[in-house]
Amino acid sequence: MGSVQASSIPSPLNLSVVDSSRTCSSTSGKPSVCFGTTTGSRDGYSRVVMGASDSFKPKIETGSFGYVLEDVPRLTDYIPDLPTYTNPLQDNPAYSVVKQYFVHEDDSVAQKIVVHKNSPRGTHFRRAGPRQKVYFESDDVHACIVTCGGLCPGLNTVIREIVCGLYHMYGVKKVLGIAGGYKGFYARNTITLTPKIVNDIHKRGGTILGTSRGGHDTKKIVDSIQDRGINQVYIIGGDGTQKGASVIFEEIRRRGLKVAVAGIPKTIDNDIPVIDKSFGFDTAVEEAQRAINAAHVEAGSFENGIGVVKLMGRNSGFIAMYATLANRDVDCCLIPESPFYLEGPGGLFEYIEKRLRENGHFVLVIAEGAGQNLLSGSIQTMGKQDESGNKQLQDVGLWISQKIKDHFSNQKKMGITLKYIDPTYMIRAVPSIASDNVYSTLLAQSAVHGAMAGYTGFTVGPVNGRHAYIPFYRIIERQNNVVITDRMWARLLSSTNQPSFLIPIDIIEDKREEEPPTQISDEGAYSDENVVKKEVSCTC
Ligand SMILES: Nc1ncnc2c1ncn2[C@@H]1O[C@H](COP(=O)(O)OP(=O)(O)OP(=O)(O)O)[C@@H](O)[C@H]1O
Ligand SMILES: O=P(O)(O)OC[C@H]1O[C@](O)(CO)[C@@H](O)[C@@H]1O
Ligand SMILES: [Mg+2]
Repeated sequence: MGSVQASSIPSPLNLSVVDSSRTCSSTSGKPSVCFGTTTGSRDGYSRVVMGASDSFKPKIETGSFGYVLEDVPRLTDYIPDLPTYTNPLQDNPAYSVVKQYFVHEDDSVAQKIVVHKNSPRGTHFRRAGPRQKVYFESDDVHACIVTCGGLCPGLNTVIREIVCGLYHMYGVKKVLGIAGGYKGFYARNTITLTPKIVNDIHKRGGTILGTSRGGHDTKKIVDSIQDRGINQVYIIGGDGTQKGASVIFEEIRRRGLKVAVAGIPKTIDNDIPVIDKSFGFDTAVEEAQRAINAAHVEAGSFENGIGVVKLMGRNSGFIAMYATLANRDVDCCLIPESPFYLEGPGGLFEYIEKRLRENGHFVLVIAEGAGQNLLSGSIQTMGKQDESGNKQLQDVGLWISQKIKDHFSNQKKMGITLKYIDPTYMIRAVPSIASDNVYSTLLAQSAVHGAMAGYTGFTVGPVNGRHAYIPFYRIIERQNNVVITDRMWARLLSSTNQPSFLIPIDIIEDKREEEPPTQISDEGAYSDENVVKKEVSCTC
């Protein structure tokens, strides 16, 4: 062994369990939480029999100075006596030279890094990365990968790096691609994935596996996982997909299967909470520049020229906000989180007219989910949902373009030339840029390390720049939105000089709603009876 054994690393944390569930001793010698009893197996799965009342409980450890660890499940939580194996990475020449390559069992990542002198240490997540001991032998791993929801630049990179990570780091040879999203588990053929097959897929947009919305049938999916003998499931998708992954994990745990479920967050909208940013986001912002530049050129070439660009962002306006901030030629950016109005003092029309008189042209960036309340009832998609149950939006770009034209021709008798550019699908169908490729690679590798180490029921992602394993319930409990009372939105307002469209009373109300939860209210989010608590005292 080239590196220190996990058991010989001195632990700064002295764990004691004060837990309402049974305590089992795990292979690491540390206490762990378990929920059932082991039975023999005929199909190669170790399994435990779960009682109907065995509902999932968040694993929360507390320690000194307000330290809270929101831990992720581990297979040993419900299959106590699983054997461990030495991580094959320690003999891998690429990694064995790296000192401290293995992550310490007690490493965790702080959710909040801006603190005051007397702040509690607050919420932490388990640090991602390779562990010295793994819970799978390379030859026994049978992994599968599925992509669900809308497209996003970098999907193929994540697929590629999961396959290559499993092959090259862990010697795993059996990796299946599930075709066409969740329904592919039970309705479509699978695709054998090897490093050769995925070699250059990161140069292409889309997903080589195909994707879909709807069709999540938990029982059929888990039956298929069980029937195929799959024991690692990598699920790449947005908020809906992670909800689906969470119920798949629950069902797997209920059946007591030795199957690790790892979520990789994918969303062009950046609407997944806790993580710093989703992969593909930077690519989308970059691609959006081309549309905004075109709108600016068009607008600038005509007297009273107006360029309107619609960008993606169903409920979260991050793409529009960052694309605007990056570009600097935008006069106004409208996002779902910031209400606006058209007519009267302080309204959009008044502002457009002012800018046209000053500059002779105007560029508007609008997120697809902005102003939906203003155009409700006017177009046929009213009340419609897609197959996943997402509300179908009306085309705000077309609507606002028409409104602007009507206003200036009917009421102002002012000649304008308006060009509407809709690059929505173009910004997510492109291959990912270099930085997103690197990011996607890290996500994929972190997911592989986590599954091999026996963690399950987690989504991987960077928290303040460090990759962490985040329990599903934290990822799916809310959406990430632009906070319009935060500095970033203020930066945008000062860059465009657009009106805020807010009256003071809105600002006060917004502040109350949008304030990020304090550590205390984070802790208070779960009732005591649902929480598995461990007390951790610092011996250092
Ligand atoms: N609450 C849920 N429970 C189980 N499955 C779900 C749930 N919500 C969505 N899904 C499933 O997850 C998959 C993807 O969901 P959805 O279409 O909402 O996309 P997404 O993952 O949110 O990605 P994006 O919105 O970024 O395109 C679908 O197959 C859908 O059936
Ligand atoms: O591919 P579809 O179903 O048209 O979905 C479009 C939606 O997908 C997203 O790209 C991701 O949720 C949204 O920005 C957009 O509203
Ligand atoms: Mg979604």
